[in-house]
Amino acid sequence: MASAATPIPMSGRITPVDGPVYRNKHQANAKETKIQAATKRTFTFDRVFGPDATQETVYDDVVAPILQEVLNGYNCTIFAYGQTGTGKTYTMEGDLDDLEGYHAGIIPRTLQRLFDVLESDTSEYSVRLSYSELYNEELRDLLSPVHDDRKLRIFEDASARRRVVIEGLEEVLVGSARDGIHWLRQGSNKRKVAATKCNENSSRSHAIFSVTVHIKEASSDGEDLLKVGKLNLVDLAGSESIGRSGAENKRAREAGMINQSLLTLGRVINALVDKSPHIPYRESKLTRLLQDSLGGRTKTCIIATVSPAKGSVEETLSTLDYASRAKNIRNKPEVNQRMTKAMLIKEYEVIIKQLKEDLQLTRERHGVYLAPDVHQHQATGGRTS
Ligand SMILES: Nc1ncnc2c1ncn2[C@@H]1O[C@H](COP(=O)(O)OP(=O)(O)OP(=O)(O)O)[C@@H](O)[C@H]1O
Repeated sequence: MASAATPIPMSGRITPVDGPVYRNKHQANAKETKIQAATKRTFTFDRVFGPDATQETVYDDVVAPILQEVLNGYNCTIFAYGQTGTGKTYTMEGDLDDLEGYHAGIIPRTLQRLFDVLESDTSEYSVRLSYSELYNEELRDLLSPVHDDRKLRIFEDASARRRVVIEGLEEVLVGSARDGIHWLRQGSNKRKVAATKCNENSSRSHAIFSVTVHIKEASSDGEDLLKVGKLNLVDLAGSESIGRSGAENKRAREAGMINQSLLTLGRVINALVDKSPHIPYRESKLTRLLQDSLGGRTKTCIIATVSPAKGSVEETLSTLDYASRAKNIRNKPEVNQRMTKAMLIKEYEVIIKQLKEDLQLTRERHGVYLAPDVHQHQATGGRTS
């Protein structure tokens, strides 16, 4: 069922910092919907979280309603956007050691709440996770059981909706929030190792953590139906190399630091807001992957993170400008069609066939050795952890 065009809810979060800050200016107002920047420009958001706002408050106000929509069968996306060091990863992940602790971020809280809800219900369900990283326009699987740096290919499926699919992306089946955190940690470690190898840091890469939930429902004619909802949690790269207008910073480009995906994201936002006839989704992998989240059928919300530090004023204004524009995007959320078991099996058959063909091709071309368990996993299209 299609719903009316709805704006993208936008929240601002001000990170606590040490040192000189704009004490009474660059901060949330009493109603907590405005940020007044040092230049006296005021930016209005759906919600603003000041430096003292807790992870729990951010979860309750922004994420809990979105998780409910996932359970209702919608695809939803939450982006964290902002300059390096302003708390994107803190907001998304936070402390992973204590799932219900003070510093636990969106992902651990979401997993915890999701399993609490699913377990208190009598329906059958399954939860699958995927975790990928986009760096320098190359997409890597952070949960792949194969120890290589395989680049993943993105393509559009043959269905009428032309959904964007990542070929061979690992989806692990998880049975609890702790299990989910285990995989998140594993993926995040892989991300860090790769970043060190490239002499880079995580601020240059985008991380996409996705949770897909299938819940069994009985229909009136007795056939089992599956309700499907998906939540994408996106920790974007640091935005400092992108200028206020969304134009790239020349020095950053010369230093090879420019982030094509972030730049295109800005152009896509501008084109959507200006209702341009052409939206340049295809110009970067990030915008291809998240096409449906921007101007599409997904329920999306954005958290823009900023610093109140005096030295960051340019970047802060840039983030606030960017976020104010994105607030004008209209999505048309649509609930996912319920699937029959037969439809789901057919979908998996297609995936297994594709994986077997890939494996065969790889063997013929390179004669790659795969450990028996990995071989078995791939040959059966094993989707379990
Ligand atoms: N609201 C907050 N409360 C406490 N600590 C915070 C908060 N926001 C950020 N921090 C801390 O500030 C530091 C930088 O935050 P974080 O790594 O999340 O930034 P980031 O925006 O993800 O940076 P990058 O783009 O480089 O990945 C971390 O040590 C984090 O724990």
